[in-house]
Amino acid sequence: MPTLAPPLATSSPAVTDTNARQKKTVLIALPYPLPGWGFHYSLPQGMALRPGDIVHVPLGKRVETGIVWEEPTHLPAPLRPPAAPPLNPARLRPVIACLPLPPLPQTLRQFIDWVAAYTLSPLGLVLATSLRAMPAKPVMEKANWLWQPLSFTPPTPFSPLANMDKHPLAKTDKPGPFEYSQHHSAYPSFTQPEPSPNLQPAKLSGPSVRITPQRSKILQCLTQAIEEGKTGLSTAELAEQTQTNPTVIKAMSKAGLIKQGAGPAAPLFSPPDLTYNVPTLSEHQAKAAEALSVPIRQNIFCVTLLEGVTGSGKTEVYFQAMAEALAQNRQVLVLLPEIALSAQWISRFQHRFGVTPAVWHSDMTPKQRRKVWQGCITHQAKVVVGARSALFLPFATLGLVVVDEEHETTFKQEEGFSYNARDMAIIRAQLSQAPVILASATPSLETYANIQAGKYRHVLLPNRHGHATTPQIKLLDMRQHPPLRGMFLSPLLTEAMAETMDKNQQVMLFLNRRGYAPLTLCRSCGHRLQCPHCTAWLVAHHNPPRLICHQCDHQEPLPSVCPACGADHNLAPIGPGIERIAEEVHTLFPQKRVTIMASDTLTSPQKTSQIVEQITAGQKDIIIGTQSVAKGWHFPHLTLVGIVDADLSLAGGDLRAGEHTLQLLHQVAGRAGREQVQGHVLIQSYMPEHPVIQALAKGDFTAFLRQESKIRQAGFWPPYGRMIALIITAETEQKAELIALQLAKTAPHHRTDLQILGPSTPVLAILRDQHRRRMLIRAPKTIFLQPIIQHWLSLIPKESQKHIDIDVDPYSFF
Ligand SMILES: Nc1ncnc2c1ncn2[C@@H]1O[C@H](COP(=O)(O)OP(=O)(O)OP(=O)(O)O)[C@@H](O)[C@H]1O
Ligand SMILES: [Zn+2]
Repeated sequence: MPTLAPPLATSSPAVTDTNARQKKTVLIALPYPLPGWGFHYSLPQGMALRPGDIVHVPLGKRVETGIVWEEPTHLPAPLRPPAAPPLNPARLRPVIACLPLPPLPQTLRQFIDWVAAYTLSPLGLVLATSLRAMPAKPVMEKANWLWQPLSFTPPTPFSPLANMDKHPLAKTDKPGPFEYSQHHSAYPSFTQPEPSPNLQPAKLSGPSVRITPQRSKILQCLTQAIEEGKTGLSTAELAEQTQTNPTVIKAMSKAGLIKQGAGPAAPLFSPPDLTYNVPTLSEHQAKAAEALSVPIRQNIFCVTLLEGVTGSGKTEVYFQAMAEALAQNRQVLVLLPEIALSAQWISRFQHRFGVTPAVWHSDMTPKQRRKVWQGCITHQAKVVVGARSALFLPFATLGLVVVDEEHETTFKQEEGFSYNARDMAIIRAQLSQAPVILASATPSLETYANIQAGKYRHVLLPNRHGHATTPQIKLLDMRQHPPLRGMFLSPLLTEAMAETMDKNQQVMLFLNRRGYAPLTLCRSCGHRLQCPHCTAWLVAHHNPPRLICHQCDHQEPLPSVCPACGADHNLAPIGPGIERIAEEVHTLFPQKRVTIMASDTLTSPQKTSQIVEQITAGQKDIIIGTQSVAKGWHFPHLTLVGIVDADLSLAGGDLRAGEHTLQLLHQVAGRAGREQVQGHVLIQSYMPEHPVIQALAKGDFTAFLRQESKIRQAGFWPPYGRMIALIITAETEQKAELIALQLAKTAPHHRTDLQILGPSTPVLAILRDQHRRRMLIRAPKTIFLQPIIQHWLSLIPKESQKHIDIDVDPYSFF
């Protein structure tokens, strides 16, 4: 086994001289969740390695792919991992080979260090996210077949690696990567592809071949192209330049006068055309675009919030900033909060830049992923748009990062290692010396606080684009205008819906709850249908009919008999989900065309675009949706938005409940009246005096943030303090209790500058059959909690440590 090697406190190059018989050692990071900061290996004589090189090393009996790593001395001292025990060079095993791939860029390696250290995750776990899509062999687009004169021989062999970094070991090393590759089918050597049989030039058919003037023109044209340094001309090019018919060209090939050979392979991604469709920006927009472009031209890191009311043209404005980065020949990364949004975003990008960007999300084939990965490292992918994990792509020259809808909670990843992609995007950009644009109509308090502190710049778009105005918002006090019995829509809302649809305009109803009813209750015995694996009610769905646990996705048929008392047909649905709202709407407006937008119906980007196209084309009258309808959609005929239950997410003790409710509802409201016709929003609430509902009605988001920031500042809550949650999960309640007790006993209670809360039993006491307990540790902003947590966890048994998940900057408290 290789020696575990967490880093030493001092800086060291990738390859170190050790005194033992001058054996050289090298630090290698492996994509597995192992403890420590990489493994040491010895370097075979004659092999030279650079940091970032991709290598094969032995691990146990297997051969693994790893990366030549450096000690993370660039990290702030409190985040640096503890020192490693001294290593014994005699026990080290040698690196097997260096692979013929460009090295992993330093900015990415340093980013991986950062994420691992900040989130207290194993380095290899974070690295694995980065390497998952690394192609085992370079992905190639098919070469173009070009016409060439018979005499032509290509000057250099065709190599798909031509665009990649020149590898120092390609010629010198023994066994060199290319030689090595011959023994391993995964790394074939690359030479000129064999022409396919039907493209082979015919044999010269003797002196009888006629050279007509047309044929002579073609030969001249090809010779000239070769003299100009081209590899040949395509049929279309040749036909156009010589004004001849393609059949003449084919006949010449048959007669053996010209041949076809491989030209350069097409690029993996076509470069965006910066001048393809440049919009005329309004004065405000132009000013904003210029403010965003200055740091891009200067290549300096800084964060700018692009705040603009919904429909103000934030996307158009940051497209302009992207064009600036592309003009500097640097790459752009755009993070979107949800894949569902990518379809509309991509078509806007195409409209502006004439090509499709590289796309990155969980719904891609392995081949598509490999292509994007390689496009990033070879700088062929100029623009990547994607979900959080796009942060871990190996950009060669990152020049701009855009985080659209920066306030979205979906940027916070909670599975695997938990990180906030917005925050990590800032680190990523900083390491690449690239500016960041955070775009939002409702910025997060985190971003607001950074602007107040003078750390971020602020660019504002105060108006909607063109003649569109912001929607008129009206509160419906449900105590005064209650719905009919068994219904959920106030008569005032349904009247407004009818009026809107009479004018051939569309209505959107928003309720952030999937399914038909969140709870099913037995009227005879009071039994509530609960998930057998979680502390959660089973949600009734009617389409298709079944009970679903929204926590663990457990499903079972809808019963007609109470499982507790056996009473027949006495189960009652309690409360509405969107399917129940759809049912009500169908009763009220049987002729109208209704569509549901929720994760149950927007199952793929294709399905999403289909629904979005129908809405945009005016083929739907009423759109009913969960939070999936809130984000960034632009539906030209939509003029009325009804919020079915504004109070829904205000309940529950979540620290950010108010902020998030306001952001979400403001986004939903922002879908109304985005073109000529004035938009209207009706908000149903049983507590219209609540500060969040008031702020929403007044549209004064900043006033709310100011107030909220005062409250959080006073209590040192984020973003004015730091917080880490420890989540204990165990198969039995006793075990969860035991570990909670161990944590409570060893907690750093002596530190008066910390606040330690718990252990407590969360609302979700059982999740997927695992019993849960939580602890929360808080500190002022000046204290890094990571080393404290690390020390704390080292005091409890190793076996218990495995049952603890660390959530740095938690968003969820359930
Ligand atoms: N300068 C412009 N020229 C032409 N069309 C524009 C311009 N600015 C904005 N638009 C159009 O106005 C609409 C709204 O713009 P956009 O979607 O960029 O706004 P946004 O601020 O990103 O909105 P939201 O926050 O609601 O997502 C879009 O259809 C966009 O194409
Ligand atoms: Zn469940």
